[in-house]
Amino acid sequence: MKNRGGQVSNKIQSLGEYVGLLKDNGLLVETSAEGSELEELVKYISYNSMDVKYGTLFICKGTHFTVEYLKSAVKEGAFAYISEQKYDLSELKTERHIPYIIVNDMRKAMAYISDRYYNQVWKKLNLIGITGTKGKSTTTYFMKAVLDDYLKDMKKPKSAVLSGIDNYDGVINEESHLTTPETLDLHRHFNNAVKSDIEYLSMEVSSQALKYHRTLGVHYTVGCFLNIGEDHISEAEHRDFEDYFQSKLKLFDQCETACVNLDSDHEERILQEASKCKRVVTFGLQERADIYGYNVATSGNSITFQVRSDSFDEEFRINMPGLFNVSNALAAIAISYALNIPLKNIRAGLKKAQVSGRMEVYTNRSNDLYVIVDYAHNKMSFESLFTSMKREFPNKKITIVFGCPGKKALARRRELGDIAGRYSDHVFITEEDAGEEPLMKICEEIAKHVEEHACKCSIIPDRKEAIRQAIADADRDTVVLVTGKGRETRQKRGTRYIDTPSDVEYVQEFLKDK
Ligand SMILES: CC(=O)N[C@H]1[C@@H](OP(=O)(O)OP(=O)(O)OC[C@H]2O[C@@H](n3ccc(=O)[nH]c3=O)[C@H](O)[C@@H]2O)O[C@H](CO)[C@@H](O)[C@@H]1O[C@H](C)C(=O)N[C@@H](C)C(=O)N[C@H](CCC(=O)O)C(=O)O
Ligand SMILES: Nc1ncnc2c1ncn2[C@@H]1O[C@H](COP(=O)(O)OP(=O)(O)OP(=O)(O)O)[C@@H](O)[C@H]1O
Repeated sequence: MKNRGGQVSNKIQSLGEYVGLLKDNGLLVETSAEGSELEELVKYISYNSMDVKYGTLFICKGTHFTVEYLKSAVKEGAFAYISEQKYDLSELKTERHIPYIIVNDMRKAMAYISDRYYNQVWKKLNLIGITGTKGKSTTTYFMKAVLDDYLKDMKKPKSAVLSGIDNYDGVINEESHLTTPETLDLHRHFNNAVKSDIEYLSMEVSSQALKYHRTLGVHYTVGCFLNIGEDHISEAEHRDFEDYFQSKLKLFDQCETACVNLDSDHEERILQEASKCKRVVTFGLQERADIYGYNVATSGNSITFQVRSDSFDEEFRINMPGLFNVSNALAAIAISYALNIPLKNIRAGLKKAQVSGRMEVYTNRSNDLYVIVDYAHNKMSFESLFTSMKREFPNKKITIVFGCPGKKALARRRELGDIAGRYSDHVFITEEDAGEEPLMKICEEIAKHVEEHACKCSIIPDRKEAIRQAIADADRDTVVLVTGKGRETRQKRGTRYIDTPSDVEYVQEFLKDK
């Protein structure tokens, strides 16, 4: 097991070293840098003109990039730039020539550059990479809870986490806005973690990150594949399911041990790809799994289940509803088993684990009205959430509040409308990151599919008002689900993100009146 910690020194490299690195990896097209320019030291690297200092090597990338960003970066101290094309900087009238490095694939180039800039500091960490259509955040936080229980016993710093909920690396503790950070940020997090003597880092690896090489070159001690279902298919994401699936399978090119869920769709193909790894640990509710879960039982908001492996046969408990969370817990047990984490820490960690904005249960003062704030927002999670609710609350009616995002995963409007209509008694359709599409148009598209079922359907565009009404209308025989945003505190309107209270805050406010 890795046990590194200690000081990290960013070795300062010359521009020539980066040119050589790009050339060696077949990415260099041409460069204007020559002679002493190649010896200039790269003191900082940035792809954001608002984050530039003297001696910065500036990266020009992105669909929204404009030459104005580069000009601004040069004014702030950037001394050279990397790009897929040359830019005309003549109007800047700089005293010195600004060398360019032209590459044929900026996204791959960024991964190599970031890796070199931070001296492959990730090698000092035990990295856990988790991918899948659903359950990435939950499993990542289950892992954090297990690792932190173990590290507490060892009197060592808590583990780091990079997730769609938060990023924590020992230095930075922030709400995150991407599932997997952009390349330079990713390596900066690794660097901060090592500087903070952190030994373990669990992170979500999105299909977008894999497709666009955000994690290229990084090697995971354990990589985990949770499941695969149709999602993220749109112009801005993946062109089809195959592209989405293949992107996710890339994880196995970069891990030592693979943990694979035998209950996933396409499990044979996943296993076949996983066989490239040195070791494969399987998990699932099937006896042939290395980590085999059975005897699942619910009691209140807790779930207990038995797990058998070649070295133990033990009962585990999670204190979160949602039967699908057993699969996430089995994933965490499989990863912990691969990492040789003691059983007592796995059990204790899972018992304590809570995941922000996922299956958070709130009740009124008299404890007879349940409102669950959850993050379900695609077909797989809606199906698992409703089937689980029907089993966990067999005699209750279901009210749900949700919406769909603009210009993303367009099939969700039909799929979620249909599933919600099928299982609910009342559906409230509302705002959920409509972005650049008209909100009412999205709501009406969802409503069309809800109304195919015998279910009440209300469109209330204001999310706060939709949650208020759903709770106000609910009687004691109803469970209210508020899904899709968890504890997020912003809404995408147009191209901007507007700060808002979270669903949890709304729910707590309106439950006071019940
Ligand atoms: C707006 C947009 O579509 N951005 C996507 C795009 O980023 P990009 O490299 O083209 O950059 P950009 O956003 O166009 O920005 C242009 C550049 O100008 C710079 N800039 C900007 C303003 C300024 O004043 N100065 C300046 O220098 C910015 O720093 C940036 O470098 O290409 C990237 C390829 O990796 C995408 O990740 C990224 O997705 C945005 C951020 C996004 O929200 N993507 C979603 C779909 C995503 O990645 N989601 C996954 C989870 C989904 C899953 O499970 O697959 C995730 O990992 O979060
Ligand atoms: N293993 C699972 N199978 C099916 N649904 C799940 C599973 N785990 C969680 N869910 C549902 O999906 C929602 C999101 O869970 P989580 O945030 O853990 O997944 P994620 O993969 O990180 O999602 P996203 O990519 O949207 O951030 C949960 O709130 C729950 O409704």
